[in-house]
Amino acid sequence: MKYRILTINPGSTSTKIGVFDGDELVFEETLRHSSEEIGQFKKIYDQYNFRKEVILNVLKENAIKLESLNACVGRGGLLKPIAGGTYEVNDPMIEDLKVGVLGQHASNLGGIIAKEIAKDLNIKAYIVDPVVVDEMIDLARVSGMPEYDRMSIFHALNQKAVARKAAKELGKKYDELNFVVAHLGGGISVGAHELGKVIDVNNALDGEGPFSPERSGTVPVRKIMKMAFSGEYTVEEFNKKVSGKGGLVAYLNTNDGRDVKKMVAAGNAQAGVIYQAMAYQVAKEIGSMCVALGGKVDGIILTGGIAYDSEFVGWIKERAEFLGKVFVYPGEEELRALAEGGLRVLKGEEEAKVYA
Ligand SMILES: Nc1ncnc2c1ncn2[C@@H]1O[C@H](COP(=O)(O)OP(=O)(O)OP(=O)(O)O)[C@@H](O)[C@H]1O
Ligand SMILES: CCCC(=O)O
Repeated sequence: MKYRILTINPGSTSTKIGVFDGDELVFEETLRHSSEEIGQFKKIYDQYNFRKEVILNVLKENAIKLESLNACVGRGGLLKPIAGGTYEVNDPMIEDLKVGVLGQHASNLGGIIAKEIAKDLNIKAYIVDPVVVDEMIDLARVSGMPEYDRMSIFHALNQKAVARKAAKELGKKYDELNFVVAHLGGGISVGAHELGKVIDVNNALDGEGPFSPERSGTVPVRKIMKMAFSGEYTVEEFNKKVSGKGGLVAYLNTNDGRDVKKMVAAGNAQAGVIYQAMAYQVAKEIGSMCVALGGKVDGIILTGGIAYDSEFVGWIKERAEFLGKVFVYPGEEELRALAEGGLRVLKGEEEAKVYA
């Protein structure tokens, strides 16, 4: 039997959906959301109706019948830290995604929307390799302040999918090789993959690592403390400065790399500096993760939407190529990775894990 699976991937700047018949992608759509469109919502959960409706509309417009689905698989979410794998969406998970037990992230909506669509159809909903997959070594957890350990929050699903792809290109298995993977999306995470485990990674969501289209990345703490206590901002506003309205949005009022390129082409020198600085910070983070791997690096992988920009990729390569062979996989493999995770469970090759 060929199982039909709806995959849902809410990212910070887009909602991507795919329909798979078995492992064959039969429909795909990327719905882009501008920072104004997204910015009107206070919390991620407030976007639930908006994102669900755009998904249902696009399926209807393309004559994809909901009744033909066997499962819904969503990208999730800021749950409690868990091992990688496929999880059935259950009530405790929905609760944690709704309240944002670890915070607000677009992918929190993946599990919620998948469950909502699946519920009415009496089919199962799953999530695969959520952003909280945690395989960090103890050394990497130490933050410098005993009150808070560093956390593993990153584009786990895509990072692992593209690392598997590069391993295949090299004729080996993912868990036989070491990679540094830089996911260049609305958020940017750079992970050190050692023999199939992500032993260190910048927590892209909470202000670590390079700045990105929507994230501030690492910022000077003392100066920021002053700002936080100034009374000028609510907690929500301040959170948005770190994640949502940081990075390119803060500097240039857009979360779209292509807009930035247009600004530069129109003679905006400041836009050029900011965009190049983002590449510079990514290259530095790659260097840092190569060190985490002790210099034993089989490949450096650049992926995510911004990897479509060959100029941006070129700036990173100029600085980081000496560290290892660079693989460029623009966009992401997330929809396929979601479908494959769902399929493994539907076919009985793997048991769905239970989130408690
Ligand atoms: N050709 C291009 N040139 C420059 N930037 C691009 C290009 N194509 C896409 N982008 C940028 O890539 C970013 C989106 O990447 P992606 O689709 O991987 O992110 P997302 O899924 O919305 O969020 P995230 O990956 O953080 O979950 C946006 O900033 C978009 O403008
Ligand atoms: C995927 C978690 C990191 C981010 O969105 O920036």
